[in-house]
Amino acid sequence: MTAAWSDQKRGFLACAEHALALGGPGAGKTHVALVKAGDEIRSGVLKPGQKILFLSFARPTVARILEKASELISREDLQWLEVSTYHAFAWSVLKSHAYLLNGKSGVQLLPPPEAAAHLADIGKDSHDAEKQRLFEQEGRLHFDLFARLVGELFRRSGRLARIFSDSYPVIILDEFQDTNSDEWSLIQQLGQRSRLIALADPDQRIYEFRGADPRRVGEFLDVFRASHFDFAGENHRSGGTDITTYGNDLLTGANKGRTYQQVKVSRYGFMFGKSLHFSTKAAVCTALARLRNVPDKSIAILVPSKRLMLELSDYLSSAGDGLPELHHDVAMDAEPPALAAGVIATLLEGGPAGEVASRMLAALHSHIRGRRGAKPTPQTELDLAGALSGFITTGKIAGSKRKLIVSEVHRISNERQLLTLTGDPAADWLHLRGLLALSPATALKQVAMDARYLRLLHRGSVLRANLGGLWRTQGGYRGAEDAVRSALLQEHFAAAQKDWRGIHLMTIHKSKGKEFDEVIIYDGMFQRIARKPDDAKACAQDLLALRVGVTRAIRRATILTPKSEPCPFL
Ligand SMILES: Nc1ncnc2c1ncn2[C@@H]1O[C@H](COP(=O)(O)OP(=O)(O)OP(=O)(O)O)[C@@H](O)[C@H]1O
Repeated sequence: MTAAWSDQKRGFLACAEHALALGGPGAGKTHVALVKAGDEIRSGVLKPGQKILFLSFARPTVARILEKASELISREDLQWLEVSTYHAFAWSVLKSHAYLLNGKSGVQLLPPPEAAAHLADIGKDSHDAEKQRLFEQEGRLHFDLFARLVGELFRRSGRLARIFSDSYPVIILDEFQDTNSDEWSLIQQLGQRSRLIALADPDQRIYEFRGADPRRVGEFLDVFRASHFDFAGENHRSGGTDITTYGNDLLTGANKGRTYQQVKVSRYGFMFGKSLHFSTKAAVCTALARLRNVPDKSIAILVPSKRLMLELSDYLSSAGDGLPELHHDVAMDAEPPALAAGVIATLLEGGPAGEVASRMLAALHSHIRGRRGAKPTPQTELDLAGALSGFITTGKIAGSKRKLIVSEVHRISNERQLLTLTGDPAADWLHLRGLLALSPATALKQVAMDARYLRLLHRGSVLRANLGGLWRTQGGYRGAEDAVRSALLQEHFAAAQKDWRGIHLMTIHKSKGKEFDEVIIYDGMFQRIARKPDDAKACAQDLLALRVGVTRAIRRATILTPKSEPCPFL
Protein backbone atom coordinates (compact mmCIF):
# COMPACT_ATOMS: atom_id res chain seq x y z
CA MET A 1 0.00 0.00 0.00
CA THR A 2 1.50 3.31 -0.95
CA ALA A 3 0.26 6.05 1.29
CA ALA A 4 1.34 9.46 2.33
CA TRP A 5 2.25 8.40 5.83
CA SER A 6 2.68 10.96 8.55
CA ASP A 7 6.13 11.10 10.16
CA GLN A 8 4.79 9.33 13.21
CA LYS A 9 3.38 6.51 11.10
CA ARG A 10 6.62 6.22 9.14
CA GLY A 11 8.49 5.94 12.44
CA PHE A 12 6.02 3.33 13.67
CA LEU A 13 6.38 1.27 10.47
CA ALA A 14 10.16 1.33 10.76
CA CYS A 15 10.27 0.51 14.49
CA ALA A 16 11.85 -2.85 15.26
CA GLU A 17 11.33 -2.72 19.05
CA HIS A 18 8.36 -2.85 21.39
CA ALA A 19 6.05 -0.07 20.22
CA LEU A 20 3.05 1.86 21.44
CA ALA A 21 0.81 3.63 18.93
CA LEU A 22 -1.64 6.18 20.27
CA GLY A 23 -4.35 7.89 18.24
CA GLY A 24 -7.96 9.01 18.43
CA PRO A 25 -10.97 7.44 16.75
CA GLY A 26 -10.29 6.54 13.13
CA ALA A 27 -6.62 7.63 13.36
CA GLY A 28 -5.72 4.48 11.46
CA LYS A 29 -4.08 2.49 14.26
CA THR A 30 -5.50 -0.84 13.12
CA HIS A 31 -4.83 0.00 9.48
CA VAL A 32 -1.17 0.94 9.93
CA ALA A 33 -0.59 -2.01 12.28
CA LEU A 34 -1.82 -4.36 9.55
CA VAL A 35 0.42 -2.63 7.02
CA LYS A 36 3.31 -3.10 9.45
CA ALA A 37 2.42 -6.77 9.85
CA GLY A 38 2.42 -7.13 6.05
CA ASP A 39 5.81 -5.35 5.79
CA GLU A 40 7.34 -7.60 8.41
CA ILE A 41 5.99 -10.73 6.76
CA ARG A 42 7.42 -9.64 3.40
CA SER A 43 10.76 -8.79 4.96
CA GLY A 44 11.19 -12.49 5.70
CA VAL A 45 11.81 -12.15 9.47
CA LEU A 46 9.46 -15.02 10.20
CA LYS A 47 10.75 -18.58 10.18
CA PRO A 48 8.55 -21.46 8.99
CA GLY A 49 5.88 -22.15 11.63
CA GLN A 50 6.05 -18.64 13.04
CA LYS A 51 3.23 -16.13 12.78
CA ILE A 52 2.40 -12.58 13.72
CA LEU A 53 -0.38 -12.69 16.30
CA PHE A 54 -2.98 -9.91 16.27
CA LEU A 55 -4.98 -10.01 19.51
CA SER A 56 -8.31 -8.31 19.93
CA PHE A 57 -11.18 -8.54 22.40
CA ALA A 58 -14.29 -9.50 20.52
CA ARG A 59 -15.01 -11.93 17.71
CA PRO A 60 -16.85 -9.43 15.52
CA THR A 61 -13.79 -7.17 15.72
CA VAL A 62 -11.62 -10.10 14.68
CA ALA A 63 -13.87 -10.62 11.66
CA ARG A 64 -13.48 -6.97 10.79
CA ILE A 65 -9.69 -7.03 11.17
CA LEU A 66 -9.49 -10.12 8.97
CA GLU A 67 -11.53 -8.33 6.33
CA LYS A 68 -9.20 -5.31 6.43
CA ALA A 69 -6.15 -7.58 6.47
CA SER A 70 -7.31 -9.25 3.29
CA GLU A 71 -7.39 -5.83 1.60
CA LEU A 72 -3.90 -4.86 2.77
CA ILE A 73 -1.94 -8.13 2.77
CA SER A 74 -1.61 -10.59 -0.09
CA ARG A 75 -3.36 -13.93 0.23
CA GLU A 76 -0.08 -15.75 0.38
CA ASP A 77 1.31 -13.51 3.11
CA LEU A 78 -1.90 -13.73 5.14
CA GLN A 79 -0.96 -17.25 6.13
CA TRP A 80 1.69 -15.70 8.36
CA LEU A 81 -0.83 -13.64 10.27
CA GLU A 82 -3.12 -15.00 12.99
CA VAL A 83 -5.93 -12.75 14.18
CA SER A 84 -7.53 -13.96 17.36
CA THR A 85 -9.39 -12.94 20.49
CA TYR A 86 -7.66 -13.17 23.85
CA HIS A 87 -10.13 -15.92 24.69
CA ALA A 88 -9.47 -18.03 21.63
CA PHE A 89 -5.70 -17.63 22.02
CA ALA A 90 -5.84 -18.50 25.72
CA TRP A 91 -8.05 -21.50 25.01
CA SER A 92 -5.57 -22.78 22.45
CA VAL A 93 -3.00 -22.89 25.27
CA LEU A 94 -5.29 -24.14 28.04
CA LYS A 95 -6.93 -26.94 26.04
CA SER A 96 -3.70 -28.84 26.09
CA HIS A 97 -1.92 -27.47 29.16
CA ALA A 98 -4.50 -26.55 31.83
CA TYR A 99 -3.86 -29.92 33.51
CA LEU A 100 -0.43 -28.63 34.51
CA LEU A 101 -2.21 -26.17 36.80
CA ASN A 102 -4.92 -28.33 38.38
CA GLY A 103 -3.64 -31.86 37.86
CA LYS A 104 -6.90 -32.88 36.20
CA SER A 105 -7.07 -34.43 32.78
CA GLY A 106 -9.58 -32.98 30.33
CA VAL A 107 -10.55 -29.47 31.30
CA GLN A 108 -14.23 -28.79 30.77
CA LEU A 109 -15.46 -25.38 29.64
CA LEU A 110 -18.11 -23.70 31.74
CA PRO A 111 -20.25 -21.82 29.21
CA PRO A 112 -21.21 -18.31 30.43
CA PRO A 113 -24.96 -19.11 30.72
CA GLU A 114 -24.22 -22.08 32.98
CA ALA A 115 -21.65 -20.07 34.87
CA ALA A 116 -24.18 -17.29 35.45
CA ALA A 117 -26.68 -19.82 36.81
CA HIS A 118 -24.02 -21.34 39.05
CA LEU A 119 -22.82 -18.03 40.49
CA ALA A 120 -26.24 -16.42 40.85
CA ASP A 121 -26.55 -16.60 44.62
CA ILE A 122 -22.88 -16.27 45.46
CA GLY A 123 -21.89 -12.75 46.49
CA LYS A 124 -20.01 -10.86 43.78
CA ASP A 125 -16.95 -10.60 46.01
CA SER A 126 -16.72 -14.37 46.16
CA HIS A 127 -17.17 -15.02 42.44
CA ASP A 128 -13.49 -15.03 41.76
CA ALA A 129 -12.71 -17.55 44.49
CA GLU A 130 -15.56 -19.78 43.29
CA LYS A 131 -14.33 -19.66 39.68
CA GLN A 132 -10.87 -20.63 40.92
CA ARG A 133 -12.34 -23.45 43.04
CA LEU A 134 -14.38 -24.76 40.11
CA PHE A 135 -11.22 -24.97 38.05
CA GLU A 136 -8.97 -26.44 40.72
CA GLN A 137 -11.39 -28.93 42.25
CA GLU A 138 -13.84 -29.75 39.49
CA GLY A 139 -11.80 -29.10 36.38
CA ARG A 140 -14.46 -26.70 35.10
CA LEU A 141 -13.07 -23.60 33.49
CA HIS A 142 -14.80 -20.22 33.57
CA PHE A 143 -14.02 -17.88 30.66
CA ASP A 144 -12.91 -15.16 33.05
CA LEU A 145 -9.94 -17.28 34.16
CA PHE A 146 -8.53 -17.76 30.68
CA ALA A 147 -5.98 -14.94 30.62
CA ARG A 148 -5.00 -15.36 34.26
CA LEU A 149 -4.32 -19.08 33.91
CA VAL A 150 -2.25 -18.72 30.75
CA GLY A 151 -0.26 -15.95 32.45
CA GLU A 152 0.32 -18.29 35.38
CA LEU A 153 1.31 -21.18 33.10
CA PHE A 154 3.87 -19.00 31.35
CA ARG A 155 5.16 -17.66 34.66
CA ARG A 156 5.65 -21.16 35.99
CA SER A 157 7.05 -22.69 32.85
CA GLY A 158 9.63 -20.63 31.01
CA ARG A 159 9.91 -23.42 28.49
CA LEU A 160 6.23 -23.31 27.57
CA ALA A 161 6.33 -19.51 27.35
CA ARG A 162 9.37 -19.78 25.06
CA ILE A 163 7.54 -22.20 22.76
CA PHE A 164 4.60 -19.84 22.36
CA SER A 165 6.80 -16.77 21.97
CA ASP A 166 8.81 -18.61 19.38
CA SER A 167 5.57 -19.33 17.49
CA TYR A 168 4.51 -15.69 17.76
CA PRO A 169 7.63 -13.50 17.73
CA VAL A 170 5.52 -10.38 17.06
CA ILE A 171 2.24 -9.72 18.85
CA ILE A 172 -0.09 -6.80 18.07
CA LEU A 173 -2.41 -5.77 20.91
CA ASP A 174 -5.51 -4.00 19.69
CA GLU A 175 -7.55 -1.69 22.00
CA PHE A 176 -4.77 -1.94 24.56
CA GLN A 177 -6.41 0.71 26.79
CA ASP A 178 -9.08 -1.83 27.73
CA THR A 179 -6.69 -4.55 28.93
CA ASN A 180 -7.56 -5.81 32.42
CA SER A 181 -4.99 -6.89 34.99
CA ASP A 182 -5.07 -10.58 34.04
CA GLU A 183 -4.58 -9.79 30.37
CA TRP A 184 -1.84 -7.37 31.30
CA SER A 185 0.02 -9.98 33.30
CA LEU A 186 -0.29 -12.42 30.37
CA ILE A 187 1.05 -9.73 28.05
CA GLN A 188 3.97 -9.13 30.39
CA GLN A 189 4.87 -12.81 30.14
CA LEU A 190 4.60 -12.82 26.35
CA GLY A 191 6.55 -9.57 26.07
CA GLN A 192 9.64 -11.09 27.67
CA ARG A 193 10.42 -12.86 24.41
CA SER A 194 7.98 -11.62 21.78
CA ARG A 195 7.99 -8.11 20.35
CA LEU A 196 4.85 -6.25 21.33
CA ILE A 197 2.98 -3.61 19.36
CA ALA A 198 0.23 -1.98 21.41
CA LEU A 199 -2.52 0.17 19.84
CA ALA A 200 -4.42 2.44 22.18
CA ASP A 201 -6.65 5.43 22.65
CA PRO A 202 -6.92 6.22 26.38
CA ASP A 203 -10.12 8.18 25.72
CA GLN A 204 -11.79 5.07 24.35
CA ARG A 205 -11.29 3.29 27.69
CA ILE A 206 -14.86 2.13 28.25
CA TYR A 207 -14.25 -1.12 30.06
CA GLU A 208 -13.20 0.09 33.50
CA PHE A 209 -15.97 -2.08 34.93
CA ARG A 210 -14.08 -5.16 33.76
CA GLY A 211 -10.72 -3.98 34.98
CA ALA A 212 -9.35 -1.53 32.37
CA ASP A 213 -7.07 0.88 34.15
CA PRO A 214 -6.05 4.41 33.14
CA ARG A 215 -2.46 3.61 34.19
CA ARG A 216 -2.08 0.69 31.78
CA VAL A 217 -0.68 2.66 28.85
CA GLY A 218 1.98 4.23 31.08
CA GLU A 219 2.81 0.84 32.55
CA PHE A 220 3.37 -0.56 29.07
CA LEU A 221 5.87 2.20 28.30
CA ASP A 222 7.68 1.67 31.61
CA VAL A 223 7.81 -2.11 31.59
CA PHE A 224 8.83 -2.54 27.95
CA ARG A 225 10.65 0.75 27.40
CA ALA A 226 8.56 0.87 24.25
CA SER A 227 8.98 3.42 21.47
CA HIS A 228 6.03 5.72 21.50
CA PHE A 229 4.15 7.06 18.44
CA ASP A 230 1.23 9.42 18.42
CA PHE A 231 -1.16 9.79 15.47
CA ALA A 232 -2.96 12.74 17.05
CA GLY A 233 -4.99 14.77 14.59
CA GLU A 234 -5.29 11.99 12.01
CA ASN A 235 -8.74 10.78 11.06
CA HIS A 236 -9.20 8.40 8.15
CA ARG A 237 -12.69 7.23 9.05
CA SER A 238 -14.72 10.39 8.79
CA GLY A 239 -12.26 12.82 7.18
CA GLY A 240 -13.89 16.03 5.93
CA THR A 241 -16.69 15.75 8.51
CA ASP A 242 -16.95 17.21 11.99
CA ILE A 243 -17.75 13.87 13.62
CA THR A 244 -14.40 13.48 15.39
CA THR A 245 -14.48 17.13 16.42
CA TYR A 246 -17.86 16.50 17.98
CA GLY A 247 -16.47 13.41 19.76
CA ASN A 248 -13.59 15.43 21.19
CA ASP A 249 -15.87 18.35 22.10
CA LEU A 250 -18.03 15.92 24.06
CA LEU A 251 -15.10 15.35 26.41
CA THR A 252 -14.84 19.03 27.29
CA GLY A 253 -18.53 19.97 26.99
CA ALA A 254 -17.73 22.32 24.07
CA ASN A 255 -20.40 20.57 22.00
CA LYS A 256 -23.21 22.10 24.06
CA GLY A 257 -25.05 24.79 22.15
CA ARG A 258 -22.89 24.33 19.07
CA THR A 259 -24.15 23.01 15.74
CA TYR A 260 -22.37 20.44 13.64
CA GLN A 261 -22.76 19.44 10.01
CA GLN A 262 -22.59 15.68 10.39
CA VAL A 263 -23.76 15.19 13.96
CA LYS A 264 -27.40 15.92 14.65
CA VAL A 265 -29.11 15.86 18.00
CA SER A 266 -32.83 15.27 17.79
CA ARG A 267 -35.22 15.63 20.74
CA TYR A 268 -38.18 13.28 20.70
CA GLY A 269 -41.35 13.11 22.75
CA PHE A 270 -44.41 10.93 23.23
CA MET A 271 -46.49 10.73 20.04
CA PHE A 272 -50.12 9.95 20.50
CA GLY A 273 -51.00 6.43 19.35
CA LYS A 274 -47.44 5.59 18.36
CA SER A 275 -44.69 3.56 19.97
CA LEU A 276 -42.13 5.43 22.03
CA HIS A 277 -39.50 4.07 19.64
CA PHE A 278 -41.19 5.63 16.60
CA SER A 279 -38.74 8.53 16.21
CA THR A 280 -35.74 6.23 16.30
CA LYS A 281 -37.16 3.90 13.68
CA ALA A 282 -38.13 6.90 11.57
CA ALA A 283 -34.52 8.16 11.86
CA VAL A 284 -33.30 4.78 10.59
CA CYS A 285 -35.67 5.01 7.61
CA THR A 286 -34.38 8.52 6.85
CA ALA A 287 -30.79 7.29 7.05
CA LEU A 288 -31.62 4.44 4.67
CA ALA A 289 -33.09 6.94 2.23
CA ARG A 290 -29.99 9.16 2.51
CA LEU A 291 -27.73 6.17 1.85
CA ARG A 292 -29.83 4.69 -0.96
CA ASN A 293 -27.10 5.13 -3.55
CA VAL A 294 -24.26 3.98 -1.30
CA PRO A 295 -23.18 0.44 -2.12
CA ASP A 296 -22.73 -1.90 0.86
CA LYS A 297 -24.18 0.70 3.19
CA SER A 298 -24.14 0.08 6.91
CA ILE A 299 -26.11 1.65 9.75
CA ALA A 300 -25.60 1.09 13.46
CA ILE A 301 -28.30 1.77 16.03
CA LEU A 302 -26.64 2.09 19.41
CA VAL A 303 -28.58 1.91 22.67
CA PRO A 304 -27.53 2.19 26.32
CA SER A 305 -29.00 -1.11 27.53
CA LYS A 306 -29.72 -4.64 26.42
CA ARG A 307 -33.35 -4.33 27.46
CA LEU A 308 -33.88 -1.37 25.18
CA MET A 309 -32.05 -3.26 22.43
CA LEU A 310 -34.54 -6.14 22.55
CA GLU A 311 -37.56 -3.84 22.78
CA LEU A 312 -36.35 -1.84 19.82
CA SER A 313 -35.51 -5.01 17.88
CA ASP A 314 -39.13 -6.16 18.23
CA TYR A 315 -40.37 -2.78 17.05
CA LEU A 316 -37.99 -2.67 14.07
CA SER A 317 -39.22 -6.12 13.04
CA SER A 318 -42.86 -5.05 13.19
CA ALA A 319 -44.76 -3.11 10.56
CA GLY A 320 -46.56 -0.91 13.10
CA ASP A 321 -47.13 2.84 13.01
CA GLY A 322 -46.96 3.00 9.23
CA LEU A 323 -43.23 2.20 9.13
CA PRO A 324 -41.88 -0.81 7.22
CA GLU A 325 -40.36 -3.92 8.80
CA LEU A 326 -36.63 -3.38 9.01
CA HIS A 327 -34.43 -6.43 8.74
CA HIS A 328 -31.53 -6.01 11.16
CA ASP A 329 -28.85 -7.84 13.08
CA VAL A 330 -28.73 -7.73 16.88
CA ALA A 331 -25.60 -8.17 19.00
CA MET A 332 -27.31 -10.35 21.53
CA ASP A 333 -26.10 -11.79 24.85
CA ALA A 334 -26.15 -15.54 24.95
CA GLU A 335 -27.48 -16.21 28.45
CA PRO A 336 -31.27 -15.76 28.17
CA PRO A 337 -31.80 -17.60 24.89
CA ALA A 338 -29.18 -20.27 25.58
CA LEU A 339 -30.68 -21.19 28.95
CA ALA A 340 -34.19 -21.03 27.51
CA ALA A 341 -33.04 -23.37 24.74
CA GLY A 342 -31.90 -25.75 27.49
CA VAL A 343 -35.49 -25.96 28.77
CA ILE A 344 -36.94 -26.61 25.30
CA ALA A 345 -34.25 -29.22 24.69
CA THR A 346 -35.55 -31.29 27.63
CA LEU A 347 -38.93 -31.44 25.91
CA LEU A 348 -37.41 -32.29 22.55
CA GLU A 349 -35.32 -35.01 24.15
CA GLY A 350 -38.46 -36.57 25.64
CA GLY A 351 -38.62 -39.81 27.68
CA PRO A 352 -41.01 -40.89 30.46
CA ALA A 353 -43.16 -37.96 31.64
CA GLY A 354 -41.75 -37.97 35.18
CA GLU A 355 -38.19 -37.79 33.89
CA VAL A 356 -38.98 -35.06 31.39
CA ALA A 357 -40.61 -33.05 34.20
CA SER A 358 -37.57 -33.31 36.49
CA ARG A 359 -35.12 -32.47 33.73
CA MET A 360 -37.32 -29.57 32.69
CA LEU A 361 -37.47 -28.27 36.25
CA ALA A 362 -33.68 -28.49 36.53
CA ALA A 363 -33.27 -26.57 33.26
CA LEU A 364 -35.85 -24.02 34.39
CA HIS A 365 -33.91 -23.61 37.62
CA SER A 366 -30.76 -22.75 35.58
CA HIS A 367 -32.72 -20.41 33.34
CA ILE A 368 -34.12 -18.44 36.26
CA ARG A 369 -30.73 -18.19 37.96
CA GLY A 370 -28.61 -17.47 34.92
CA ARG A 371 -30.69 -15.47 32.48
CA ARG A 372 -29.41 -12.14 33.77
CA GLY A 373 -25.83 -13.04 32.85
CA ALA A 374 -23.23 -11.07 34.76
CA LYS A 375 -25.91 -8.88 36.36
CA PRO A 376 -27.15 -9.92 39.81
CA THR A 377 -30.29 -12.06 39.91
CA PRO A 378 -32.99 -10.53 42.16
CA GLN A 379 -33.54 -12.35 45.45
CA THR A 380 -37.16 -13.23 44.58
CA GLU A 381 -35.93 -15.10 41.49
CA LEU A 382 -33.18 -16.84 43.44
CA ASP A 383 -35.80 -17.91 46.00
CA LEU A 384 -38.00 -19.24 43.23
CA ALA A 385 -35.10 -21.21 41.73
CA GLY A 386 -34.24 -22.52 45.20
CA ALA A 387 -37.84 -23.63 45.76
CA LEU A 388 -37.83 -25.51 42.43
CA SER A 389 -34.61 -27.29 43.22
CA GLY A 390 -36.03 -28.09 46.69
CA PHE A 391 -39.03 -29.62 44.95
CA ILE A 392 -36.77 -31.80 42.79
CA THR A 393 -35.25 -33.37 45.91
CA THR A 394 -38.17 -33.35 48.39
CA GLY A 395 -41.27 -33.32 46.17
CA LYS A 396 -42.61 -30.43 48.26
CA ILE A 397 -43.28 -26.83 47.33
CA ALA A 398 -45.26 -24.00 48.93
CA GLY A 399 -46.96 -20.96 47.43
CA SER A 400 -49.59 -20.79 44.69
CA LYS A 401 -47.31 -19.31 41.99
CA ARG A 402 -44.65 -21.93 42.58
CA LYS A 403 -47.22 -24.72 42.65
CA LEU A 404 -48.54 -23.46 39.35
CA ILE A 405 -45.08 -23.74 37.77
CA VAL A 406 -44.67 -27.31 39.00
CA SER A 407 -48.13 -28.34 37.84
CA GLU A 408 -47.58 -26.69 34.48
CA VAL A 409 -44.26 -28.48 34.03
CA HIS A 410 -46.02 -31.77 34.73
CA ARG A 411 -48.91 -30.94 32.44
CA ILE A 412 -46.58 -30.01 29.57
CA SER A 413 -44.40 -33.08 30.15
CA ASN A 414 -47.53 -35.23 29.91
CA GLU A 415 -48.65 -33.41 26.81
CA ARG A 416 -45.25 -34.13 25.30
CA GLN A 417 -46.00 -37.85 25.61
CA LEU A 418 -48.99 -37.48 23.32
CA LEU A 419 -47.13 -35.45 20.72
CA THR A 420 -45.86 -36.88 17.48
CA LEU A 421 -42.88 -34.79 16.44
CA THR A 422 -42.22 -34.34 12.75
CA GLY A 423 -38.43 -34.65 12.46
CA ASP A 424 -38.20 -31.09 11.18
CA PRO A 425 -36.15 -29.55 14.01
CA ALA A 426 -37.36 -26.00 13.35
CA ALA A 427 -41.05 -26.97 13.30
CA ASP A 428 -40.74 -29.21 16.36
CA TRP A 429 -38.83 -26.51 18.22
CA LEU A 430 -41.48 -23.91 17.50
CA HIS A 431 -44.26 -26.24 18.51
CA LEU A 432 -42.68 -26.95 21.89
CA ARG A 433 -41.86 -23.30 22.42
CA GLY A 434 -45.52 -22.58 21.72
CA LEU A 435 -46.58 -24.92 24.55
CA LEU A 436 -44.50 -22.85 26.95
CA ALA A 437 -45.72 -19.54 25.56
CA LEU A 438 -49.33 -20.55 26.21
CA SER A 439 -48.70 -21.59 29.81
CA PRO A 440 -50.26 -19.42 32.52
CA ALA A 441 -47.01 -19.76 34.54
CA THR A 442 -44.93 -16.61 34.06
CA ALA A 443 -41.61 -18.45 34.44
CA LEU A 444 -42.51 -20.71 31.49
CA LYS A 445 -43.75 -17.82 29.39
CA GLN A 446 -40.40 -16.13 30.05
CA VAL A 447 -38.60 -19.20 28.69
CA ALA A 448 -40.64 -18.98 25.49
CA MET A 449 -39.94 -15.26 25.27
CA ASP A 450 -36.16 -15.64 25.77
CA ALA A 451 -36.04 -18.52 23.30
CA ARG A 452 -37.44 -16.22 20.62
CA TYR A 453 -34.09 -14.47 20.58
CA LEU A 454 -32.17 -17.66 19.89
CA ARG A 455 -32.17 -16.77 16.19
CA LEU A 456 -30.10 -13.74 17.09
CA LEU A 457 -27.21 -15.92 18.25
CA HIS A 458 -26.75 -17.13 14.67
CA ARG A 459 -26.38 -20.71 15.77
CA GLY A 460 -29.61 -21.74 14.08
CA SER A 461 -27.98 -23.73 11.32
CA VAL A 462 -25.63 -25.62 13.67
CA LEU A 463 -28.51 -26.29 16.00
CA ARG A 464 -30.74 -27.54 13.19
CA ALA A 465 -27.93 -29.70 11.81
CA ASN A 466 -27.21 -31.24 15.24
CA LEU A 467 -30.86 -31.97 15.92
CA GLY A 468 -31.54 -33.14 12.36
CA GLY A 469 -28.59 -35.55 12.74
CA LEU A 470 -30.14 -37.04 15.87
CA TRP A 471 -33.47 -37.56 14.15
CA ARG A 472 -31.89 -39.20 11.13
CA THR A 473 -29.97 -41.73 13.20
CA GLN A 474 -32.67 -42.63 15.73
CA GLY A 475 -35.99 -41.22 14.60
CA GLY A 476 -36.10 -39.08 17.75
CA TYR A 477 -34.22 -36.39 19.60
CA ARG A 478 -32.42 -38.39 22.29
CA GLY A 479 -29.27 -36.41 23.06
CA ALA A 480 -30.99 -33.09 22.26
CA GLU A 481 -29.82 -31.48 25.49
CA ASP A 482 -26.17 -32.16 24.66
CA ALA A 483 -26.70 -31.21 21.02
CA VAL A 484 -28.12 -27.82 22.01
CA ARG A 485 -25.39 -27.24 24.56
CA SER A 486 -22.60 -28.00 22.09
CA ALA A 487 -24.15 -25.86 19.34
CA LEU A 488 -24.30 -22.92 21.70
CA LEU A 489 -20.84 -23.48 23.12
CA GLN A 490 -19.40 -23.15 19.64
CA GLU A 491 -20.92 -19.69 19.65
CA HIS A 492 -18.06 -18.58 21.87
CA PHE A 493 -15.29 -19.63 19.51
CA ALA A 494 -16.77 -19.62 16.03
CA ALA A 495 -15.09 -17.05 13.82
CA ALA A 496 -17.90 -14.54 13.61
CA GLN A 497 -17.80 -13.90 9.90
CA LYS A 498 -20.05 -10.90 10.29
CA ASP A 499 -21.50 -9.04 7.42
CA TRP A 500 -21.34 -5.38 8.30
CA ARG A 501 -23.69 -4.30 5.57
CA GLY A 502 -27.25 -3.43 6.57
CA ILE A 503 -28.66 -2.40 9.92
CA HIS A 504 -26.98 -3.43 13.16
CA LEU A 505 -28.47 -2.94 16.58
CA MET A 506 -26.19 -3.17 19.60
CA THR A 507 -25.29 -1.54 22.89
CA ILE A 508 -23.00 1.48 22.69
CA HIS A 509 -20.20 -0.57 24.30
CA LYS A 510 -20.40 -3.25 21.64
CA SER A 511 -19.67 -0.70 18.91
CA LYS A 512 -16.04 -0.27 19.94
CA GLY A 513 -13.57 -1.00 17.16
CA LYS A 514 -16.27 -0.92 14.45
CA GLU A 515 -17.41 1.58 11.83
CA PHE A 516 -20.62 2.25 9.92
CA ASP A 517 -21.75 4.74 7.31
CA GLU A 518 -24.29 6.17 9.73
CA VAL A 519 -24.68 5.81 13.46
CA ILE A 520 -27.96 6.43 15.27
CA ILE A 521 -27.69 6.66 19.04
CA TYR A 522 -30.92 6.20 20.95
CA ASP A 523 -31.07 7.62 24.45
CA GLY A 524 -34.17 5.83 25.77
CA MET A 525 -36.81 7.55 27.82
CA PHE A 526 -36.16 5.10 30.67
CA GLN A 527 -32.85 3.52 29.64
CA ARG A 528 -30.49 6.45 29.64
CA ILE A 529 -27.04 7.12 28.18
CA ALA A 530 -26.18 8.94 31.41
CA ARG A 531 -27.18 6.17 33.81
CA LYS A 532 -26.51 8.13 36.99
CA PRO A 533 -26.30 11.86 36.23
CA ASP A 534 -25.27 12.61 39.82
CA ASP A 535 -22.40 10.15 39.90
CA ALA A 536 -19.28 11.78 38.44
CA LYS A 537 -17.43 8.49 37.91
CA ALA A 538 -20.34 6.84 36.12
CA CYS A 539 -20.81 9.99 34.00
CA ALA A 540 -17.14 9.97 32.98
CA GLN A 541 -17.47 6.38 31.72
CA ASP A 542 -20.81 7.04 29.99
CA LEU A 543 -19.34 10.07 28.25
CA LEU A 544 -16.37 8.05 26.93
CA ALA A 545 -18.83 5.42 25.70
CA LEU A 546 -20.93 8.06 23.92
CA ARG A 547 -17.80 9.42 22.24
CA VAL A 548 -16.86 5.92 21.07
CA GLY A 549 -20.38 5.47 19.69
CA VAL A 550 -20.51 8.77 17.80
CA THR A 551 -17.06 8.31 16.28
CA ARG A 552 -18.00 4.94 14.74
CA ALA A 553 -19.76 6.97 12.03
CA ILE A 554 -18.12 7.49 8.65
CA ARG A 555 -20.69 9.95 7.24
CA ARG A 556 -23.14 11.02 9.89
CA ALA A 557 -24.24 10.48 13.48
CA THR A 558 -27.71 11.16 14.86
CA ILE A 559 -28.42 11.22 18.58
CA LEU A 560 -32.02 10.95 19.77
CA THR A 561 -32.71 12.09 23.30
CA PRO A 562 -35.99 12.66 25.19
CA LYS A 563 -37.32 16.21 24.85
CA SER A 564 -38.64 16.14 28.41
CA GLU A 565 -35.26 15.40 29.93
CA PRO A 566 -32.40 15.58 27.41
CA CYS A 567 -29.12 13.78 28.01
CA PRO A 568 -26.91 16.08 30.13
CA PHE A 569 -23.92 15.49 27.82
CA LEU A 570 -25.59 17.04 24.77
N1 LIG B 1 -3.60 5.35 5.64
C1 LIG B 1 -4.84 5.01 5.33
N2 LIG B 1 -5.26 4.99 4.06
C2 LIG B 1 -6.51 4.65 3.74
N3 LIG B 1 -7.46 4.34 4.63
C3 LIG B 1 -7.13 4.33 5.92
C4 LIG B 1 -5.80 4.68 6.33
N4 LIG B 1 -5.75 4.58 7.67
C5 LIG B 1 -6.98 4.21 8.06
N5 LIG B 1 -7.82 4.04 7.01
C6 LIG B 1 -9.23 3.67 7.06
O1 LIG B 1 -9.88 4.52 8.03
C7 LIG B 1 -10.77 3.79 8.85
C8 LIG B 1 -10.34 3.92 10.31
O2 LIG B 1 -9.07 3.30 10.49
P1 LIG B 1 -8.76 2.31 11.70
O3 LIG B 1 -9.92 1.42 11.97
O4 LIG B 1 -7.43 1.69 11.44
O5 LIG B 1 -8.64 3.39 12.86
P2 LIG B 1 -8.41 3.16 14.41
O6 LIG B 1 -7.41 4.17 14.83
O7 LIG B 1 -8.08 1.73 14.67
O8 LIG B 1 -9.86 3.54 14.92
P3 LIG B 1 -10.64 3.32 16.29
O9 LIG B 1 -9.69 3.51 17.42
O10 LIG B 1 -11.69 4.38 16.24
O11 LIG B 1 -11.24 1.93 16.23
C9 LIG B 1 -10.75 2.37 8.34
O12 LIG B 1 -11.81 2.20 7.44
C10 LIG B 1 -9.42 2.27 7.62
O13 LIG B 1 -9.46 1.29 6.61
